[in-house]
Amino acid sequence: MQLPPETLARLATVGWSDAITLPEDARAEHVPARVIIQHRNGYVVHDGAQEFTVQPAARFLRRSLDPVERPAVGDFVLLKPGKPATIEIVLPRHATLSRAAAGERYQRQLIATNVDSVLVLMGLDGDFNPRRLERYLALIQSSGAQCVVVLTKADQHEDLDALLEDVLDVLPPDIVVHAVNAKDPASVAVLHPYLGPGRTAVVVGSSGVGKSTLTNTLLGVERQATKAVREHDSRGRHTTTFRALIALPQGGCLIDTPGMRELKLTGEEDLEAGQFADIDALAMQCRFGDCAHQTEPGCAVRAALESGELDPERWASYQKLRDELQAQASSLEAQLKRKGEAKVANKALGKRLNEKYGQR
Ligand SMILES: Nc1nc2c(ncn2[C@@H]2O[C@H](COP(=O)(O)OP(=O)(O)OP(=O)(O)O)[C@@H](O)[C@H]2O)c(=O)[nH]1
Ligand SMILES: [Zn+2]
Repeated sequence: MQLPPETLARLATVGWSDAITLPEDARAEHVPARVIIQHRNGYVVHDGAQEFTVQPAARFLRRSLDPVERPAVGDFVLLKPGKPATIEIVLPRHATLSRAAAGERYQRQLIATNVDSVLVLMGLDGDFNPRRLERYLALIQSSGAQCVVVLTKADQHEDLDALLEDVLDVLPPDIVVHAVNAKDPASVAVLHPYLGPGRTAVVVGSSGVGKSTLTNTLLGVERQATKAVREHDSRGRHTTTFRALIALPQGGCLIDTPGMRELKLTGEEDLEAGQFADIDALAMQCRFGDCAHQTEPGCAVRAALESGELDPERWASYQKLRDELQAQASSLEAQLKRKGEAKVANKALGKRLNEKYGQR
């Protein structure tokens, strides 16, 4: 079975490409679409013209089924029409981003599928952290997606060439690195090759690194349009409004989900999700997303220590464990440190906070 050209053109705006093949059991009545949101008991798909809610076929709900075989964000699926329509077939994936599920050590959790490139954003400011970069790389390298390192805030860095050279030195040779000013359309044009028709990219990186700014510059719209709403979700940390799939003027699309943005590997995140979830919950209430719980104003951890809500011994053992994990520093970080790049990583927190919150 073949899809009509107009259907293919429509689907290209949600990332459909030649890499997607229809299985033999595809029928003419099937409606092809892409999964853009996964809910607890349903999915939202986009067919290139509109988005709508669908349900998975019963076989996807069987408990014996490996969760990896269930439809996931990014999947191209064939729907059986109905009210609501039903996902009958998940088309073969050409890339699979997954991570260890929090708490359950040996479970894999799908983050997204059929992603062509992962733009890993890291700021050339206080955000610069080679260790985090290495963890992102580890996660992406087994996925089938291309990893593209995007160093943002290049306009704010004086010694760019030296820094770039050192970054390139420690990265595997197949990793592309671009330094950009996320606010400048001419500067981010170097990323267009990853964003053409039929291509899907995701943008990951820590809060404040410039994900929204880059997205808006690519879209050619004012920051206002997506940033007007400062959403305080329960974690009180994220300022980005939820949009799952963004069709870009370059022809391709961005998948942008909270789960994607928070792409995390193992390490202290697991620690926080598990036995120290209470401490993590406290830290989420700190005024600043990257609070070090030392002298920052509005620190919920220190407040809890002072009020007795948090046991100082528990806090101490958490810190000890966290430090141990951090001590397993990657060779990448060690190498960069030797080159004196630690200076960049340790740049005054104050500067970062100013950049992030000063103008708001
Ligand atoms: N000078 C300069 N500023 C930038 C650049 N990229 C981002 N910024 C600024 O950094 C701040 C944070 O950028 P955002 O785009 O909101 O960061 P984000 O990654 O979307 O943050 P979250 O929504 O919290 O995840 C804003 O004030 C931007 O204007 C850059 O390349 N150069
Ligand atoms: Zn704090």
